[in-house]
Amino acid sequence: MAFRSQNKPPSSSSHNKYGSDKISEGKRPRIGTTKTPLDTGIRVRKAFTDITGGQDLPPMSGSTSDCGSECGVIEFTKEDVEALLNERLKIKNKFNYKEKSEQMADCIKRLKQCLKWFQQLEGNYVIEQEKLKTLLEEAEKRSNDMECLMKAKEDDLNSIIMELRSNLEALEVNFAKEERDKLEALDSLAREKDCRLAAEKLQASISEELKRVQDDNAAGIQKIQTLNDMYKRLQEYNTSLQQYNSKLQSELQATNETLKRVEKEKSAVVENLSTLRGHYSSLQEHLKSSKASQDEATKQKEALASEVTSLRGDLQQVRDDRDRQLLQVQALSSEVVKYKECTGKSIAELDHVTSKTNELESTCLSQSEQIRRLQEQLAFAEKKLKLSDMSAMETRSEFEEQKTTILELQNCLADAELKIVEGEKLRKKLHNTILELKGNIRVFCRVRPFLSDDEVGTDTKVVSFPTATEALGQGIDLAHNGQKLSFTFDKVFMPDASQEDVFVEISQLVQSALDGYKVCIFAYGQTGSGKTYTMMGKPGLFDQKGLIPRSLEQVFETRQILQAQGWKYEMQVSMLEIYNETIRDLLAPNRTGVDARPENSGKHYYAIKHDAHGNTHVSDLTIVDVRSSKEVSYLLERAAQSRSVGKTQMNEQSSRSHFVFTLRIMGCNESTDQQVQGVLNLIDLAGSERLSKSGSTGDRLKETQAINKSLSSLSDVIFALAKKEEHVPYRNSKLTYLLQPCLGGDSKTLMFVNVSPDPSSVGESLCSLRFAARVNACEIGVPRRQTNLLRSSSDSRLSIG
Ligand SMILES: Nc1ncnc2c1ncn2[C@@H]1O[C@H](COP(=O)(O)OP(=O)(O)OP(=O)(O)O)[C@@H](O)[C@H]1O
Repeated sequence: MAFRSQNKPPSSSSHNKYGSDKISEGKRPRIGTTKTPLDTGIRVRKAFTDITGGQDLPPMSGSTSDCGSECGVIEFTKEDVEALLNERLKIKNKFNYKEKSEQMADCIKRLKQCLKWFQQLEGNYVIEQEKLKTLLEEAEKRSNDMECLMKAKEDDLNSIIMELRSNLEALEVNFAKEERDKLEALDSLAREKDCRLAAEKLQASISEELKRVQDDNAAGIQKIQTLNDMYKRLQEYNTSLQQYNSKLQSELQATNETLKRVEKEKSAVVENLSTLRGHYSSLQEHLKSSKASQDEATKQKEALASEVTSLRGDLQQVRDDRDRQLLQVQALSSEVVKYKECTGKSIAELDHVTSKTNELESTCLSQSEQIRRLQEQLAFAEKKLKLSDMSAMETRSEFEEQKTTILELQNCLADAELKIVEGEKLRKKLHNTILELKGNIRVFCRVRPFLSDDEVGTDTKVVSFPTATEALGQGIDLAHNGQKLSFTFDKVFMPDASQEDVFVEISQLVQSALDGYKVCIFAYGQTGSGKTYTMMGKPGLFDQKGLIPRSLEQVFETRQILQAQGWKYEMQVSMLEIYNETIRDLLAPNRTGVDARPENSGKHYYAIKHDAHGNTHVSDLTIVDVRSSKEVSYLLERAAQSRSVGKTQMNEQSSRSHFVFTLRIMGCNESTDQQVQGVLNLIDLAGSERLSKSGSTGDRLKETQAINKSLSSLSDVIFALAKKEEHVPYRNSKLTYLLQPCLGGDSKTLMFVNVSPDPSSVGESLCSLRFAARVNACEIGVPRRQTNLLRSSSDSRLSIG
């Protein structure tokens, strides 16, 4: 029993999770290498303990042998066995054989016991070995099974791994996508963060604004309360105003009706006039043909008369010849008589004389015959002359008749034209009234004719004029990129419009300056489109004078007429140019030529200031008192010499600056004690041009940039006014700041948009027309007449608007 427990193979096997026995490495029996306790030298104390009932026995004591036969198996340790084998007999007396044999018997007994134990142990080991062998076989079998199982499992696992790998790849793709999405999400998150920050800022500013608005609101509520009281009072006032307004409306309606009526009358008169014109032209043609036939008759008469005179001369000559020959005949006859009497003469001589006499007689006869023929001819010619005289008389009487008819017709025509002019005047007046009520800047468009430098011959006409009655004289069509763009303005002048035609349209406006209005006329357009031609005209050519000289002539003529009604006027002129954002005084005394520029002296600053009355002052600007248009013409010539002009690719003589002419009119009527203050601003703007087109470089480029900047400031101002923005950027350029009262104030403003018909300028023309259309839609307020008292002369001398 003790042995079994000693050698029992360690029950180290346990069931693993696959159901097979798993033997731990440390506990597995070492088959074939199993060492006995003797091999290992381990003292198997337990065996002795079991045998001795828990008490340690002394090593190899004699009691071992006693118990050997009784107890069966005694276990030995290696030391026991070694001690047993090395044991020496302890004999005190080597001849004591008894003791010796006893000791030897004892030793043998123990040796036997030991041997027996070994044998038993060996048997046990063999059994154990057998057992272990079967166990090993089982384990090997199990291991093979396990191996198969493992292989199947491995295959399974491989397929699972493959599947997992493909899953992994898909997952990796997904992952990359997710990664990208994540990055995008991070980006958008960052953006959102920025937005959020901006929104927070905005919110903060809005909150501030809100606070301010709330404060304003509180103040407003208070104001409302006070205004409510005022409102009640105003309502009463409003009712009265409404009544007045309805009266005005009905007046306006009546005026509109009158306008319509006048328009109708005008069209009737125009129709009448055209028929009269037709009649007149047919009569003119008739008259022309009559005149031609009369001229023919007169010529014939004259030819006949000259023929008669020459015939008479011939006749006279023939008569003289005849007389002379008769005298000769007479003399010869008397000579013949004398010869007959003188018998001493030879007969031959006599014959000669006779033959000569005969000859002369025959000549006389032929001449008589010629005279007779000539007399007949003369009679015939005289008859013819009489006849042509009679026909000339007839033609003259007919001509006289036609002359009276023409005179009558001309009177009729004059009447009709007078009616038209009056109708036109009325129409203009009404139109003016309507415009004043509308408060718009008026826009006239002028298209210049083709010039020799233009791209003529390219058959494509880019500018055309609609012929429909409603757009007649007011519409312009521009062909651009295959599209027809239509624009309508207050007036459109075609290329054949003369300077006089244009002036007629603005003369009313010029008149307004004398009536005490601020008037501003400016010309806008691309370079070379005819701005200077429109404003100044061509120097030295009477019929090509521009608006400025014509306006001045009208102002001074009207001043003369108004003198009879008690009006006395004082006029002052100033002229300046804005060149590269710098003001230049064109009438400065030291300016004799282009180079004598005051800014070179560095003394003048020409600061622009506006006073509370909307008058503009330019410090240091030369103001000249003028009494006649001739004086002004002289000043204009002086200014023209000082103006900055240059040559560009677009124009030989291009204005490189904005030219501002100002005529200040101060009038007072002694009989009525009325005083008026008007201003006439006539402005020739520098031409708008694209840098690429102008071909500018160096200083010219700088000029072009300055021009474009100020013109774009002008459009910014116009657009801000059109949109009724709170802030109008007048101060962005000298030009807009100078024109502030004209653009946004109470003046009558007219803009000319000059357009070139050249197909290569179509882009520029479109820009100009679009700008003009915006200007046309722009409300600047209602013009006011300045009838207040004149300020001190020194003050007014500085005012330009
Ligand atoms: N209506 C017209 N009839 C005849 N000739 C004209 C007319 N308009 C312009 N011209 C001619 O066209 C040319 C250019 O005109 P102008 O100098 O007036 O242009 P501009 O717009 O003032 O140019 P810039 O802005 O460069 O000064 C000139 O030779 C001028 O005589």
